[in-house]
Amino acid sequence: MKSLPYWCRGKVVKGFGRGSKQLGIPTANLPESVLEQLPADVATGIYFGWACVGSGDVHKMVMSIGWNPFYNNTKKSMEVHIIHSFEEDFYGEVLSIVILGYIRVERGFDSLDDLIDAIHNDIRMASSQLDLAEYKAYQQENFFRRPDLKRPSIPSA
Ligand SMILES: Cc1cc2nc3c(=O)[nH]c(=O)nc-3n(C[C@H](O)[C@H](O)[C@H](O)COP(=O)(O)O)c2cc1C
Ligand SMILES: Nc1ncnc2c1ncn2[C@@H]1O[C@H](COP(=O)(O)OP(=O)(O)O)[C@@H](O)[C@H]1O
Ligand SMILES: [Mg+2]
Repeated sequence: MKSLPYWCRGKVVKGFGRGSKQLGIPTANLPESVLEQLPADVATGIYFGWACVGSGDVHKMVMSIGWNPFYNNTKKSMEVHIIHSFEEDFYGEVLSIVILGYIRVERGFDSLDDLIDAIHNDIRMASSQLDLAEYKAYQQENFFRRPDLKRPSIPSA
């Protein structure tokens, strides 16, 4: 995918409320306007990268872009699970992310437990990839500290 790394921000919106309740894995959902701006070559599927809420710390993240085939959603969504424990919800806050790598296609599963296992696997994969120097460098990018920037000020190595 030529467009990766891909940088974007948006205010966290409400989804179906399934992430925390059914999966135990909350996902901060981004608005449709952000989804519509994704380059055409960013396929649906599961990705990893870095994320930051407001002007907070930059954390590892995994995300899903697509129709959640397990739930047969009719609307495409873009949802980020930040690999960090937050004390409170942050609906309405600006979420800034950089998408760095592709993990797998979205799938349907036979059971909720199988979906949860797959997501935990994604989290492990994302976490180890992001420790590699080539991906770790992005955590320090100016983009996360400068809300006025649309893209990083210095092209990343
Ligand atoms: C890393 C990751 C992987 C996911 N993989 C799938 C998948 O393979 N199939 C699927 O139907 N949904 C997948 N999802 C999406 C979940 O179904 C979705 O986050 C959940 O339904 C919560 O939706 P909500 O924010 O509307 O409550 C994934 C989510 C994440 C964060
Ligand atoms: N580690 C986290 N990653 C993503 N969202 C989190 C996290 N911890 C708390 N949240 C909060 O949980 C919300 C997402 O929960 P979820 O059950 O997926 O609801 P929704 O369907 O409204 O997206 C986020 O919008 C955010 O406010
Ligand atoms: Mg969600």
